[in-house]
Amino acid sequence: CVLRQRQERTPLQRMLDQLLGLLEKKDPQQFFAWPVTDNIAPGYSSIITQPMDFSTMRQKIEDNQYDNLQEFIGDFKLMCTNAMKYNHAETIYYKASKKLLHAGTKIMQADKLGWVLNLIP
Ligand SMILES: CC(=O)c1cc(-c2ccccn2)c2ncccn12
Repeated sequence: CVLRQRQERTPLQRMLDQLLGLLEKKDPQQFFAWPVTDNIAPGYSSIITQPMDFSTMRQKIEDNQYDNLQEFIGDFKLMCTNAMKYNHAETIYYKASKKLLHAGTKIMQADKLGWVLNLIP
């Protein structure tokens, strides 16, 4: 087998890794940890055309698929808005996604990102 050369992680990857960890802590029930399946959410794949979850975001970081912070934030917002689209407002998933979106946006506000941006040499 071809030994996978351990890829050097870029400063952006290390920063996004840190951010992802902070965002995941805001989802203690792990509602957003894995892709939503049609089994647990009937008709999900026909209603949500661009699914997103934390495990997919982590894979995209590993595969260096984010060119900048804005693309990462875009996937985070997509994940939250998907949940607000599929789930009715009185469900725990809708409420959790709204709370997560607010908490995540606060963490990623530019002014608050000083410490994270300092990680980039
Ligand atoms: C995020 C989301 O929309 C979601 C996560 C879940 C979920 C996530 C983990 C364990 C159980 N359910 C879910 N279940 C039914 C309908 C929607 N969802």
